[in-house]
Amino acid sequence: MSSEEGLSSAISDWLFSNSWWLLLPFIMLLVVAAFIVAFVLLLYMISPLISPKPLKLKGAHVVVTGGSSGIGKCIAIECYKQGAFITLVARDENKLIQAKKEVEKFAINDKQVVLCISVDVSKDYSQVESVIKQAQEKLGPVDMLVNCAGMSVSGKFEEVDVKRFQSLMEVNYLGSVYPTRAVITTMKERRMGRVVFISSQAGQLGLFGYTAYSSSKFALRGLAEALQMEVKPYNVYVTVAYPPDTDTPCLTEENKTKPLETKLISETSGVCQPEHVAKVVVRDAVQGNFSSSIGPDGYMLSALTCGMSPVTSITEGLQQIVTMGLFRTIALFYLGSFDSIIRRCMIQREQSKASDKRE
Ligand SMILES: NC(=O)C1=CN([C@@H]2O[C@H](COP(=O)(O)OP(=O)(O)OC[C@H]3O[C@@H](n4cnc5c(N)ncnc54)[C@H](OP(=O)(O)O)[C@@H]3O)[C@@H](O)[C@H]2O)C=CC1
Ligand SMILES: CCCCCCCCCCCCCCCC(=O)[C@@H](N)CO
Repeated sequence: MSSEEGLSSAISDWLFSNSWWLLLPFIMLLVVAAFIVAFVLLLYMISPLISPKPLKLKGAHVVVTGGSSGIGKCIAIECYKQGAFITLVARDENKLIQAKKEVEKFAINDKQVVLCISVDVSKDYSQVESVIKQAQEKLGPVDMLVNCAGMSVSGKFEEVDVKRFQSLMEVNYLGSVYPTRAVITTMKERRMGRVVFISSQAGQLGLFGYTAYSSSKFALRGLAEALQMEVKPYNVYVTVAYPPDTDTPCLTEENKTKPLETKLISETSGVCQPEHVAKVVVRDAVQGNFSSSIGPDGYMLSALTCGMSPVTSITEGLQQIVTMGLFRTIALFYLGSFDSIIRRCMIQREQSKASDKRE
């Protein structure tokens, strides 16, 4: 027997005669625990690096597209109440003038100004760029841009006019790209700024009746994530807001033709007041949070769909880690209930069709 063989048989004797390997699961558990502790410590260490400094709204120039109505108007008012200078952007001049008067009621000092610009944000980039330039000449560089101009179309996929898919993409997606493109260079140069995109809960989950709308709102998330990665080193922060149904002229109009299924599913997370949505969005944008959600369903949806989106606080990251599995479990129940809503609506429709035929 060579000395080599002796050594290996000694090792194998030791391995099999001792029951040290029974400890293996515990050792592995310890290693995993050590990793978790190290990871949490690391996150804590870098947390000051990832929490941006809040933006001061007093004296800041805030541009709100879609600022003449609904959520946009309330966002303008919320910023104005905190001392900002406002540029309202929308198409209809009369609505703009009316909104300007409403916003001005909330002045906190006599220097504040509300400027109105009539332009279609979705058509011609050079036009959008030139009006933003005009606004910057009058009120200074834009500190915060809120992309709120948008519209909704609902209906079953095959019933929505194909042209509507294009127009929704133009208004909701390109209408956010153009103003952002017009302000981002200056923001990067000044090493400060906030860009807000108003998506929707329907931009976090695809919903019956929203094939055209949901996709245009999902697009904003992709844009926001990519842009945030580019501009973070320049101290510019991007926020995507995901409001539920909100009591605005847009919702009233939408409800006239919305499929019953869409209505019933949307009711899950209730109807919000635009003033409340505005408060939450402005707070999150000022803090530089990437996601802005409203209500318990909004909170769960954002944690569940966080994917590879950036975190802006250690608590946000830890909450996502801890809640993900639980929220997915809850989501399965929601999905089950949506399926049953859709099935019930279908059966009801077929029954009423059959009874119509009989008559
Ligand atoms: N209400 C809701 O339930 C929810 C709404 N949202 C989103 O919030 C945003 C605002 O909605 P809401 O306040 O309800 O809608 P409103 O219809 O009340 O307001 C829309 C605003 O956008 C402007 N606008 C529309 N199209 C254009 C355009 N092409 N160029 C410039 N301005 C335009 C409108 O003015 P004008 O027509 O004069 O141009 C108006 O000021 C939308 O993006 C919507 O998708 C998200 C979740 C829920
Ligand atoms: C853990 C999982 C929780 C799941 C909760 C699911 C709740 C779904 C509600 C979807 C509501 C969509 C509202 C769209 C509003 C909108 O954008 C239009 N009104 C625009 O006009």
